[in-house]
Amino acid sequence: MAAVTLRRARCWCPSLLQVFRFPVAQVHLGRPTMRASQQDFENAMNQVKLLKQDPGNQVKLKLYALYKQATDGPCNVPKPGVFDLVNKAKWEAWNSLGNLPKETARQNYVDLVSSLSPSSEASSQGKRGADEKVQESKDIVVTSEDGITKIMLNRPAKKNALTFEMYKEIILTLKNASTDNSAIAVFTGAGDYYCSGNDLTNFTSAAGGMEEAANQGAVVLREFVNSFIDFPKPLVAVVNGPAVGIAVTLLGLFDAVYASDKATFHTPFSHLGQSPEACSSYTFPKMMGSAKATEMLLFGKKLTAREAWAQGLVSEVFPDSTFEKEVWTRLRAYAKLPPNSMRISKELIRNNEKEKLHAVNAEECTTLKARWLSEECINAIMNFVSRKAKL
Ligand SMILES: CCCCC/C=C/CC(=O)SCCNC(=O)CCNC(=O)[C@H](O)C(C)(C)COP(=O)(O)OP(=O)(O)OC[C@H]1O[C@@H](n2cnc3c(N)ncnc32)[C@H](O)[C@@H]1OP(=O)(O)O
Repeated sequence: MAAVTLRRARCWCPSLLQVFRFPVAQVHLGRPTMRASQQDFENAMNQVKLLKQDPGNQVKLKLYALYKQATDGPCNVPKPGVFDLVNKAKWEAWNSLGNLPKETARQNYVDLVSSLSPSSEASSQGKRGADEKVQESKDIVVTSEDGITKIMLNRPAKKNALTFEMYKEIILTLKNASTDNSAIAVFTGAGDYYCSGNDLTNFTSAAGGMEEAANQGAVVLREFVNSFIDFPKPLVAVVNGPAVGIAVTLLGLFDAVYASDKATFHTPFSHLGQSPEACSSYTFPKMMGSAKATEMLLFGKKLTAREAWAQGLVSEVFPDSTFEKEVWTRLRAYAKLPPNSMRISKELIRNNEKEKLHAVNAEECTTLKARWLSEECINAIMNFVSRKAKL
């Protein structure tokens, strides 16, 4: 009979599913069988603890499932409740292995760990090192040149999804940019995406549970959107690739939006059990009429750059091949215009509806807080985390 002593291993990543603290060590399963011996299995468990790089949540889930299958056999414990996000994801991963024999699970565990072993780590670190020379490590890179404060979302491996920290950094960045020497501020994205919206793991990785995360999320979101409503200088988006969720809705608060013809605009709120934010429940119907806004905000219709231009969401579309050159040349020229004049003109335009925008923002945040705690939303996020669904 197997004598199993479990203890918790520290995991690599403080973000999503810190949760996945793997049960490791002292497993005595009796005689080794088949290809991977008990010793191989134990070595693999120790190797997991030595990994320096977070292998990612999908791999962690897989490791957890294989470990359980190898030690306990097929999953026959009750499915955790819908609010127990982490244990539910773990249960689903384990349960998905069905009747996979223990020995095969053990072999698969050993194989998987060996693919993450220091030698493969070293080679991938080599690649990362080369990237780091070109890219800075921060998720938001702010530069100031030619009268332009450029705010680049710099998390290309995650399609520039916005973490809680990034929201907070952007609030501070806009505060600084509102009083710096630049004439205009410009947002853009690093890599192939402009931004894939809210990082869907923001809520699953929160230490204080969903309710606490929803409360905090609503406070941060409200302040974040306020900082766009109140930004005093011309605010421009250089949309270099696909934009999703809040990266799209915020555009209604920008003064100009330039898009590559490779960009797309997608607000899958209903798919995610959520509701619109960033004042889009007001700006989108006003901009494009309620029928078109409904297609985007309720039905999640994805627009091409040209369609977004036709709806008034985008100022101009450029061929991707000349996008960067054309747009930045133009922005450098705009940044030479008299800054006070641009500020005052923006103030005149914005003041007509500032109060309304603040009220809409407050209401959207209250609504979203409740949505984040709904079963529809929790299921959608867990589906993404466990990769059953992709938009
Ligand atoms: C303060 C709180 C405020 C909250 C405000 C609320 C806002 C609402 C929204 O923004 S709703 C929109 C949320 N976004 C999404 O639903 C997008 C989810 N992502 C996807 O569907 C896909 O990743 C994709 C279509 C953007 C890209 O697909 P593709 O196949 O090209 O690439 P991958 O899926 O392999 O992505 C590469 C890695 O990036 C991770 N990732 C991408 N987007 C997100 C995201 N929004 N949240 C978390 N992680 C994201 C993805 O998981 C991959 O990571 P991995 O390599 O570790 O697996």
